[in-house]
Amino acid sequence: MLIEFSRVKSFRRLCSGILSRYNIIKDARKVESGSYIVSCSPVSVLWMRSSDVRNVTTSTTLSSKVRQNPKKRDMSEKKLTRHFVDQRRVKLVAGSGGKGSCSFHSEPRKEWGGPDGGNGGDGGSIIIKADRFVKSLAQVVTLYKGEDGQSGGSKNCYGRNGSTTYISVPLGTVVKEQGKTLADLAAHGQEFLAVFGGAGGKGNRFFLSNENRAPMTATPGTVGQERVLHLELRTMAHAGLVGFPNAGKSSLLRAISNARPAVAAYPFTTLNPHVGIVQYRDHQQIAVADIPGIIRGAHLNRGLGISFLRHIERCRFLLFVLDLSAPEPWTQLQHLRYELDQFEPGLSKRPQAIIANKMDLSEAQERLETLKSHVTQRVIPVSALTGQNTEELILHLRELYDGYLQCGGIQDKDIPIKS
Ligand SMILES: Nc1nc2c(ncn2[C@@H]2O[C@H](COP(=O)(O)OP(=O)(O)OP(=O)(O)O)[C@@H](O)[C@H]2O)c(=O)[nH]1
Ligand SMILES: [Mg+2]
Repeated sequence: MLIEFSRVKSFRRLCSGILSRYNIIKDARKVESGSYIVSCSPVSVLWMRSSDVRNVTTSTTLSSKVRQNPKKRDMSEKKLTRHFVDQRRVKLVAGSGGKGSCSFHSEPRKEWGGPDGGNGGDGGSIIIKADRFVKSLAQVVTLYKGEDGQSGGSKNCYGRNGSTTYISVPLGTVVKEQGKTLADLAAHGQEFLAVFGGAGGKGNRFFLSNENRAPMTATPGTVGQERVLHLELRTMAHAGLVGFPNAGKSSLLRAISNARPAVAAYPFTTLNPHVGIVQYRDHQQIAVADIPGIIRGAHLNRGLGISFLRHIERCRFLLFVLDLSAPEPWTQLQHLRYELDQFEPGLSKRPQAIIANKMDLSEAQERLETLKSHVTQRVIPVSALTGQNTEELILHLRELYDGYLQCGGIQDKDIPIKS
């Protein structure tokens, strides 16, 4: 009997165990990505733990889901929200310039050596810089204060300039001020000089002239620029789970990714978007966002309103999650598309997949056939609760992603931003 082990660790545990000691394992062959194909007697299968054996290993996340510690408590919605921040309002105050100095040179036999007060240093500016290693705006704080320039000194000493403060943000961050877009940081290392530091003051040496050989004037530095900016991630995730409340979006994200959004049997359990990463054997990662439920009239700000339609706008492809425990699931699809198009015409035309969830329920099979006759696109039946057929969804997600890459995709810049 041939069995594939998805994880090397499972295989090692098996080899060191009783099965290898009694020669129950006959042969082991290593295949790509560190998996092993083992031939052994059918009896030995009974000895193995079910979590060790998987026939298809598209994603490591599924096996990790099975292995998760049941005693570990889920994080609250509030705590989960802190992990992914996709917009921030920041106040930036650049450093002020240092004061110019007023002093006169004096030494033995040279009592009137003239003015020697140095200039103050310039205040530090604040620059917003795109960094590909930063994944969310969670580490961006609400207030940044630039370093002040140092004051000038006697003996023509100039004050030191305040150093520049850098704020690292993820690629695709849009900088806005009062709804107006100022910058779109799409490439690694791209910078936006947000606020200028104040100029340093002049020392009295600067004012020396033929008319005035002993100037007493020294100016203070100017204050740094101050601004309130809004940072927003243009793209939130590759795929967005779109559906009515209770359709099972959060359950589905838990089933296919490493994310752990809260799941409950009442509507509007999810109040903020969560992003999970679906991992593939070739180390490709696809980000999937669980977006709070949409209801009819969402484009008129009903339910959780427009802000969540905006999150959908920032996903490159859409996964419509339909609840097959409801009598006519195809009407959900029509309503969802209507809401999306009302918010932004053409939004529902993005590359998409239709997911028929809750297939473990008895009435779902019949409804699935009717649903298929109502829609032209491919319908993927799954059960987020039991994990049934989630592998087809994971593979289809990859197809969507590869298609997106091949045709150049919707470039980040093509996704319109609403102010
Ligand atoms: N039988 C069955 N129940 C499911 C399935 N998926 C989800 N549920 C249940 O449906 C209820 C709602 O699931 P959630 O994942 O919280 O739904 P949601 O779409 O995230 O809901 P909101 O966050 O309110 O928008 C929970 O009681 C789940 O246990 C499924 O495949 N089968
Ligand atoms: Mg939810």
